[in-house]
Amino acid sequence: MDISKETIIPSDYIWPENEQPGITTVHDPGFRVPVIDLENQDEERLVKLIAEASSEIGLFQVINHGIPSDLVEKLQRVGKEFFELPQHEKEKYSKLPGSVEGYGTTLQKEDEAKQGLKKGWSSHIFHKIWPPSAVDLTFWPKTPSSYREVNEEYSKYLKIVGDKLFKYLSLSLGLEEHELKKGVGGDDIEYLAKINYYPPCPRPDLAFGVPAHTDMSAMTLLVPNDVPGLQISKDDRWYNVDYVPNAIIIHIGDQIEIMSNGKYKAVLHRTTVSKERTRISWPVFLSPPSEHIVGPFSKLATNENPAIYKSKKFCDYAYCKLNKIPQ
Ligand SMILES: O=C(O)CCC(=O)C(=O)O
Ligand SMILES: [Fe+2]
Repeated sequence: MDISKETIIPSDYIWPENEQPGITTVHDPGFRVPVIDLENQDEERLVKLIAEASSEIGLFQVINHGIPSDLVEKLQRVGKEFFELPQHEKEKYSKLPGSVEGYGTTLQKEDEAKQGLKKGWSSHIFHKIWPPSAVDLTFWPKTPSSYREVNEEYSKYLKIVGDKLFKYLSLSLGLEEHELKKGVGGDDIEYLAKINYYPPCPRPDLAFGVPAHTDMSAMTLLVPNDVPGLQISKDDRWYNVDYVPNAIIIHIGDQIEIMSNGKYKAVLHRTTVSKERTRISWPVFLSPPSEHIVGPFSKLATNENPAIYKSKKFCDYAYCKLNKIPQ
């Protein structure tokens, strides 16, 4: 049974008052996350703006990133069409136990809540899109039929944006331009695509799409549809992130926080849902390959500023994070 068709919200989706978005969101019209033009300014200024955004907030939007807007529209169309398929069609791609890739939802009755844990109001699918050796097409929707072609095309463009951002972030940390990408895994960096599908919710003041978290990636590149819902935490307050047409939202994730030895902060974020409209987002998580060891750069962990994070394999980091074991 599909909970999202109900008019009353079940208690598993109602968060405690001290977390509810209706109570904890700050409505500050003056708050804006930085919007950075990747094309029309000199590199020195670009690097400075990225350094500020990454150290102060851990999130920024980029425009003039080089991905054609009609390609982004196609990506959005094929993703939306997949989620509008009947439930049993989507379940053909269901995650297998222990796997990251595949379809999942919290919006079916059969999905019982874990003891005392609240649920998000969303469905999702994950599949890797890069490098080609990591791609397993069994998790890519076959309907609509253009899904694969559009996602392959998008991956090529996104890879170029990813490389550019690694270069500017590297320079902004005072490293050589290739160092950050190399530290995350070079050409083996994995691009894991996700689609979040948040149907209308009868009580958006009480529920979350995705509850508060930081991404365990190095960074995340996300396109949303035009329904706002992303919120970030800054100085213990929650703010809405504006929808900026044609922008890509960049999140600094845990691995860059670690490599920068805390100079850059993984952004704490969450999503709200809408009473009338379906929100959809397309994040891609750029992460080290699982056996790759990540730790603070030696240049950024000095005698005056010692390393505050351990070095460990990405798979061990992920295991601890998912099982809530201290790092
Ligand atoms: O939907 C969004 O804007 C953010 C989703 C998100 O944070 C995630 O999937 O990790
Ligand atoms: Fe996230």
